[in-house]
Amino acid sequence: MSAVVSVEGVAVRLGGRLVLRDVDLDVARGELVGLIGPNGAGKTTLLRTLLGLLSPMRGTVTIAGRRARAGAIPIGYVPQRHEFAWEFPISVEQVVMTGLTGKLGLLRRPGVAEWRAVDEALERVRIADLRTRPVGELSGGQRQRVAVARALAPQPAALLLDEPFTGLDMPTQDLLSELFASLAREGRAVLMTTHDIAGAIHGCDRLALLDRTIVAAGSPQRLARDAGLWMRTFGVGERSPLLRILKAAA
Ligand SMILES: Nc1ncnc2c1ncn2[C@@H]1O[C@H](COP(=O)(O)OP(=O)(O)OP(=O)(O)O)[C@@H](O)[C@H]1O
Repeated sequence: MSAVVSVEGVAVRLGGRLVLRDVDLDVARGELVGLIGPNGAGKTTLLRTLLGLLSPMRGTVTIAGRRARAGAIPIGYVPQRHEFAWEFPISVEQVVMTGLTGKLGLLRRPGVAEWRAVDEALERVRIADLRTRPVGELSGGQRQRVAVARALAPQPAALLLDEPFTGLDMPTQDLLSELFASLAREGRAVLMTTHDIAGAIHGCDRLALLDRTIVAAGSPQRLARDAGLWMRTFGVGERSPLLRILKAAA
């Protein structure tokens, strides 16, 4: 399998602290990988490094064979919900179009091909009927669908999702997790952070456990059999509900 996302020996320092060290991680074409770890483990920092928004002090990050650099390679990114400026007075379709601005250049007007890409992205998250609504009027779940459509519009080879299910109702979670699995099957490399461990074990092809470095990676079922690994990584005891989740999945 060819790696679309490749991280080798990466260390990242923020505010004078070493937040990530010796991180190695590959995500291949066709793979949906869950990035799991406790609060503060460095998951968002790793995604921001993949996007080229943070520079590693050591190691290399390549996306589709090229060095990660902000804006250089189309890479779909769905940030945590609060990071979006939802109060901006523009419509759903205009927000999704901003996902193509990098490809388009700031000065060119969108053409037929771009509007078709926006249509397709809106259809995939089933909100074509909301296209002319101001984003500020949407519910949390509808906004998350807009964020996913925006990331999909440029048809990126890699998709990075930061806690995409937080605050969503079950039908929306189901729709999006089905969508992420089919995007992987179509040949994209998908990397998703989540605190929904049961969902990740069920839905991901592979899991990577992060706690400032990758402490384990492999098939969800294999990792679920090692309860000690999860207890150490999350700092929980034998009575934690986490162990019941692992037992059910192993
Ligand atoms: N700009 C910054 N300056 C200094 N430290 C930072 C900065 N951003 C993040 N950190 C620190 O880096 C560590 C990793 O943060 P990060 O947000 O990557 O964790 P996370 O695994 O995504 O956490 P969560 O599950 O809570 O979202 C934390 O200790 C955090 O305080």
